[in-house]
Amino acid sequence: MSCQLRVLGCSGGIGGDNRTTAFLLNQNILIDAGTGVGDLQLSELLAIEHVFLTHAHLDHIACLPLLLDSVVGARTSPIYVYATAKTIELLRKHIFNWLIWPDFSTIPSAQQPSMVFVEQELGQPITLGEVTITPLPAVHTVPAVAFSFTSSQGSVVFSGDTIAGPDFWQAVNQLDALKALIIETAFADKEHQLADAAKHLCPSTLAEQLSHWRGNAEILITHLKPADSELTIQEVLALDHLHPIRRLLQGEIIEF
Ligand SMILES: Nc1ncnc2c1ncn2[C@@H]1O[C@@H]2COP(=O)(O)O[C@H]2[C@H]1O
Repeated sequence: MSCQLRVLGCSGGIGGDNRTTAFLLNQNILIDAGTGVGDLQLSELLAIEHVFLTHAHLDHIACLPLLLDSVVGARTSPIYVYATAKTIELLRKHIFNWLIWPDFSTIPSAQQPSMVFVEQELGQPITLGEVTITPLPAVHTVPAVAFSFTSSQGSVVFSGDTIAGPDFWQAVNQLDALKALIIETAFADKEHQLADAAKHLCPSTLAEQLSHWRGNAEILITHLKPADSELTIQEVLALDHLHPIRRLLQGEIIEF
């Protein structure tokens, strides 16, 4: 059986039609919880049973607290939130702390919570129905992971926010039947310094990083910051690359 990854949001910011990072995997699994989640119908929100997070930055988790509050009365089982121990610690300390938002891991009671955190270690696969989700190494300003999603038909990799690096490519190069590489390029080359400081890619560093990749799947560019998104994608498309490459589109569905 094939799996479907629906792009709810793939922008590095907001404004107009831009939505920040979120993907719906097979109707019941959310990958990151950026503002794209807010476009789902209530019935679609109610179907979400699992949430996998790349990292704790706001553009990737903004809708998680709102999702929990919107479905709490209508669900009879918890939503499972998978992340590394460090990311869970950040969320507990800075979001679900009864100050910014209630602690839904104890609501309505600690015995029957609306949210259950599940620690997932780097490289540890978790299989849910047809799909296996594995966190891969990423390098960002806060603890972060990338993900591979694998079905019987093949895999898709999502870089999350990262400057990539040798560990990331080693993991990606080991995957068989890679169908698509979704990789960020947040900034244009004129913001190279900011990209380095914020541990994001820009077109020239993307080109360097891609030289470590041994695969030939389609490359889908995500997380463009809105102010220079057109310039950034033009710079990416002008790279002398060996792979098919294009911008990831909000609303598209990737089958694998
Ligand atoms: N010095 C900085 N370090 C990290 N992030 C920065 C910095 N200056 C601005 N930012 C922005 O803060 C944003 C936080 O989310 P992002 O990592 O998507 O992208 C980051 C940048 O756009």
